[in-house]
Amino acid sequence: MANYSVRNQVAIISLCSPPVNALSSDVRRGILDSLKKAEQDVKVAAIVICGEGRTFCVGADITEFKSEFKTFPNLFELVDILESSPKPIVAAIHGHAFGGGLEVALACHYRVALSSAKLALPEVKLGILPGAGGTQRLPRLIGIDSSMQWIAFGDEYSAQIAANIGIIDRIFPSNADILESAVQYAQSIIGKSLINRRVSKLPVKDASKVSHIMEKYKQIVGKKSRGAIAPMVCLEAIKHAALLPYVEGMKKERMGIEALMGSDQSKSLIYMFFAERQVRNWTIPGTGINSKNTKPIKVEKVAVIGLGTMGRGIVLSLLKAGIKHVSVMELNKTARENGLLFIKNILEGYAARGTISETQKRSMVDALKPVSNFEMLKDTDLVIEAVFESMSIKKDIFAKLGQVCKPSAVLATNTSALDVDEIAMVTPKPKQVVGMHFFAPAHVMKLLENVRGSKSSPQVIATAMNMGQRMGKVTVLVGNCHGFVGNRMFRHYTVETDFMLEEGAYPEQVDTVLKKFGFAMGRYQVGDLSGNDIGYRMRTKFEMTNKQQPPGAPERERHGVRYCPLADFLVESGRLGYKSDGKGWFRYLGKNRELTVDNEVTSMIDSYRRRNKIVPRKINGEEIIERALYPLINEGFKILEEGIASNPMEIDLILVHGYAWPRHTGGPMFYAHLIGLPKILRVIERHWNNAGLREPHWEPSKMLVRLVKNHGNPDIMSWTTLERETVRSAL
Ligand SMILES: CC/C=C\C=C\CC(=O)SCCNC(=O)CCNC(=O)[C@H](O)C(C)(C)COP(=O)(O)OP(=O)(O)OC[C@H]1O[C@@H](n2cnc3c(N)ncnc32)[C@H](O)[C@@H]1OP(=O)(O)O
Repeated sequence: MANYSVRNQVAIISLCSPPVNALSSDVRRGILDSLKKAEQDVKVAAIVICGEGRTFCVGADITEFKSEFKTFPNLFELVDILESSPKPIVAAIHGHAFGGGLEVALACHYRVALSSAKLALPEVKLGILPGAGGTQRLPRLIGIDSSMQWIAFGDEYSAQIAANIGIIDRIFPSNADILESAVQYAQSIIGKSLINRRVSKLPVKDASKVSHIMEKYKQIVGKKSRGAIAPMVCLEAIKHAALLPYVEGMKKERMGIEALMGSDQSKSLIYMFFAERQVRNWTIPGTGINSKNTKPIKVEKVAVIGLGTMGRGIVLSLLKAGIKHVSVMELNKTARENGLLFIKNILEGYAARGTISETQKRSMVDALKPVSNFEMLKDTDLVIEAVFESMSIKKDIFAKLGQVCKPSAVLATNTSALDVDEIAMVTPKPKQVVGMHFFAPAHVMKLLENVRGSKSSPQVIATAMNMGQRMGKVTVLVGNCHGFVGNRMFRHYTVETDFMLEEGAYPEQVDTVLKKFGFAMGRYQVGDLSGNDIGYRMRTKFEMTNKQQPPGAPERERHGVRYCPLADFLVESGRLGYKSDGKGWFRYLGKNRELTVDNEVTSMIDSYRRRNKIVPRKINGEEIIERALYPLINEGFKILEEGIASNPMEIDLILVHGYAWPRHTGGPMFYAHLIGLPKILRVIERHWNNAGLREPHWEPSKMLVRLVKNHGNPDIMSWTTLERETVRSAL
């Protein structure tokens, strides 16, 4: 709803829909009714629209999208009504003016804001476009170029930036009373002409350059938002603002939003939006323990052990989270010096770019406390071990931590695959131990996979979860198993793509199909970027690599399971990727590391096929997608079945934020939901029937089989509940 009052000739319409004043149908109706009152009241000479509570308005109510077009006034009707008001309207912005919230403000005749306010048209992130005149009004205010930047990427901007480019008319200090300031401002503009204040009537200044600007943004969007439809539709809509009168441009905008709303990409992105919020409410499956009934311990002093790539990033994340005491322990002098220098340089960079102030930078540097022995960690509340991925080294450290740390200290291991329980058992209090799997570089990557050991106490879990959230990370709680969720699933992706190389595909073909699907890079380029030796080391641990096999051992089998040694040959011939002189699956040439196909690799694949009498066949795009992605989905269902993740959203967040799965498909589980479970199961069963025990990743998940058998194609939100009911009724 919206509240209405009048103060000294100024009518105040305040949006009231906690927590973020989304423009639900009630709020839109409330604005319209209040506007009518203000227009009819002769004592009112100006109007202020503001938001109650912590924010102005975050835009349309996403939960009401399905009925958006059905109720009067919908958002695009409301903005035109506001703009045509004969009385001047001032938008008073604090907190956020996002999406429809900013579109309402653009329809007002003046916009004022607190300096702390943030503005954005982030609709593209939900797979739609600003459908309430945003694509037509913004270009008339700030030009085509800036509008394309704002709308096609959906990023947020400070009120000051918005003022610099002409969106905001007056900025007030962040501690000012926004309503009081806006009312005074409204009084100051009473009686002024509205002729130049109706944005839809203004010309587009850089309209003549539209084709050139459009080309520039098409290129950027094509690279940055690969596979996403909405950014291109946004660009088209903005182009129409340059070429058509406002009313015609609005018709084009309307066509754009009608095409996008309800599309699979938009559904996926909205699912992601809610998943990122839902994941804060963690739960331990089957125990009743959850974020609502468990409190974290108070964490003031944190220590990080190890200042390698991971440790450095973790320290930076802690500093950014505002931790005032971060002990860093690195016994190797060179690593310590390099690590501290790296951290300080990054902080300098943040300060130079204005991401943090000089004062913040100084206090972050002051928070760093190099320590030289374990004794010095005795008061620490949380220790994060981030040393080399070796069970024996980690156990050694945890045995020492168990002796010196206070009993309440939370002891976390940063590991991507090692058994958290085995590490915990070397300490006197395994319940204090938890896994915190960061992704490199940890100060940049949004994902944190927290691993609950079988002994981790609820409070310890709550503390790790809370710390992840303080760091601003998408923090997902998972169970303890080899590779946890992400690495466990992703392994199948590499295994199956390599099988396709054996059978007839080439790396460039696989990567092209995966990029078309939306991955920023294909599986082989990613291998080259991160280093093909990483997977090789892992395979060595399980005695799988080519070199470890006795003479005469079958080339295409390990421990009774199908195996493809092509990746081993690559590493054994020194082709580790970017780092080995630009040689990996591909060749990277010149300063820009231009990716090119390397005949040496093609020959290696061809001769391997000949040696093994494999007759290559044509593998099409559909097969590549199914074989690369469906085994991963199958594993996701096994993970749900085992309670390693408590719902599909958690799995999707991990793959999207940690493994660059394209966000606009919603992650592997949501993608499976869009395809339909019966089809997914059919494909998995077909491969399983052809391959049998030699390819265990194709063995259908029992949960997937039960869901399809008992429920056909159930909605993703019901999967875990239906599974629980089925399992319970079978007991
Ligand atoms: C005819 C025209 C048709 C359609 C036109 C559509 C145009 C639009 O306006 S689409 C919506 C555009 N707006 C957005 O995308 C903003 C989404 N929100 C955010 O990005 C963030 O919420 C934020 C504004 C940056 C604020 O962040 P924060 O302070 O961290 O709060 P949150 O935890 O994110 O949100 C609190 C609470 O509010 C719910 N919520 C937020 N935005 C919306 C929304 N637009 N609609 C419905 N609900 C929203 C969010 O889910 C949280 O709910 P919880 O239940 O507390 O988890």
